[in-house]
Amino acid sequence: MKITIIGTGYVGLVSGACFADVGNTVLCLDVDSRKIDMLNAGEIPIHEPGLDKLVATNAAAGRILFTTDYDRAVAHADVIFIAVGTPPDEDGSADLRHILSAARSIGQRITRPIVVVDKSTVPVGTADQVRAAISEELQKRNATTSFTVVSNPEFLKEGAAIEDFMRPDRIVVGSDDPEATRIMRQLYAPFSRNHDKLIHMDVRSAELTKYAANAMLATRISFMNELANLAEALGADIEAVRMGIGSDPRIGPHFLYAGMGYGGSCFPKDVKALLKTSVDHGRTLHLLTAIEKVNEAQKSVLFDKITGHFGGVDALRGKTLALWGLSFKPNTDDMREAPSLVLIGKLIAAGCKVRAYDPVATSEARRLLLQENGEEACGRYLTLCDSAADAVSGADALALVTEWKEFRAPDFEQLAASLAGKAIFDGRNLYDPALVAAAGIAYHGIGRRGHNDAK
Ligand SMILES: NC(=O)c1ccc[n+]([C@@H]2O[C@H](COP(=O)([O-])OP(=O)(O)OC[C@H]3O[C@@H](n4cnc5c(N)ncnc54)[C@H](O)[C@@H]3O)[C@@H](O)[C@H]2O)c1
Ligand SMILES: O=c1ccn([C@@H]2O[C@H](COP(=O)(O)OP(=O)(O)O[C@H]3O[C@H](CO)[C@@H](O)[C@H](O)[C@H]3O)[C@@H](O)[C@H]2O)c(=O)[nH]1
Repeated sequence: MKITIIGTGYVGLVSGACFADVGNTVLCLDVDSRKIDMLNAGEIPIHEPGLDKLVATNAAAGRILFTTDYDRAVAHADVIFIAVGTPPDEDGSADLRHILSAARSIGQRITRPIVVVDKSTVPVGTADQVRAAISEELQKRNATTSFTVVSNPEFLKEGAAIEDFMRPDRIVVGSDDPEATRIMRQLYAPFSRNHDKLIHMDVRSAELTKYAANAMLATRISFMNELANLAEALGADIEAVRMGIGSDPRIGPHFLYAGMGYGGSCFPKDVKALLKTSVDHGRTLHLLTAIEKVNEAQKSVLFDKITGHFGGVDALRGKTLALWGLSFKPNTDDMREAPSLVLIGKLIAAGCKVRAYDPVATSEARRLLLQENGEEACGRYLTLCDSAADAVSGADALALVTEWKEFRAPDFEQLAASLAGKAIFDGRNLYDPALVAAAGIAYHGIGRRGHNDAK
């Protein structure tokens, strides 16, 4: 099939590459010419494991192409996916500017029947707005071309995006048109071979399903974070509790990790957007208010532990903290809503020097940290290091912020020798407190028992 994907970000590029890999001819369009130039030069603008190879193979076979030219992109396809960003507006609602602009661009150009598929995460009712925007453009040029708007929300996770797309748990298709549904089934058949993964429903339910999934996952995380803080006060260990409850199949072991609060480009904005929708419809989802509040507070928990250890915020002045991990989660360079930004901002404001290392997110982190904290403060307090070992050298303590694989099993004896101050603040509960303590390092986890065990 001939497919056009509008928006070549994390979702658009991964979807495009995966659709191409099963034999479709995919044209990816973006308004960001820098991205398209990079892709045409064989470079991948984002870090996503396996994506470089997948794009290169399919580009070499002529199955994936890149353009900024809307005329070419709309003429190319029978099916057009919209995968542009839907960032939060000031009031928390999803900003539909990019979606509606893409819809108008389609409406200005279609000359034959097509299916327009909304893959971006959008509030219920957006498909109606997309339909109206396209119709308006058609009317302006007295055209009567038929088209259908389908909702097909995406559930991939960054860092595992290709695997998630190639072997999805489910494929949600919201469509009120049998022919469009048939085309969607055909398109997704290669990803749904052994079991039918496609769940067909009406458009509004599909739009809501995406927010419901992210809100449910965010709920689990905030629940565990709040419970972790209670466990700590009670002398219990949240890791033991996690295993104890996760083995109940009704609860399940996934997405139960306490940490520094959820970040990323999806949960924070989608929880906000669903909350706003509920308020607008007079059905406030009170749970979501609490989930968001807990998450905001959780982003400061590690900073509070650090100040507690050193004897107050003032005691941080002149200290040096090593920080491992900057991206909001491992295996991505995405820094959107990364908890590291909050922690570093607070440390810098307290006059604490930060030596940070991340395997891939350093340059995006530098850009955002400069933007948020200013050149002067960053110049004085922030060093972005080339290795994990470099970051800890001579530091007064180490904070583990993102659980990249390379941080999983450090040599704690060596770490103790490198660190001037013997303390680890484990924002992901990655380490065994007993192992850390055995090396003479004080351990501070999230809701862990056995912290502060060092001599
Ligand atoms: N990132 C994820 O893991 C993920 C997963 C599932 C769903 N989603 C949803 O998918 C959507 C896209 O997310 P993303 O992370 O890929 O975003 P992104 O910011 O990485 O990419 C969006 C791209 O759209 C382009 N764009 C904006 N306006 C455009 C226009 N009018 N025409 C053409 N291109 C345009 C931007 O230049 C950008 O390259 C969002 O709604 C998001 O909530 C994201
Ligand atoms: O037990 C857990 C699991 C995750 N997190 C945090 O939650 C955030 C989100 O993690 P994850 O869901 O793995 O990453 P995303 O790439 O943001 O993926 C989410 O958001 C996407 C965009 O909507 C959806 O498509 C995915 O299904 C959904 O998992 C990160 O900050 C994680 O550190 C925890 O704190 N504890």
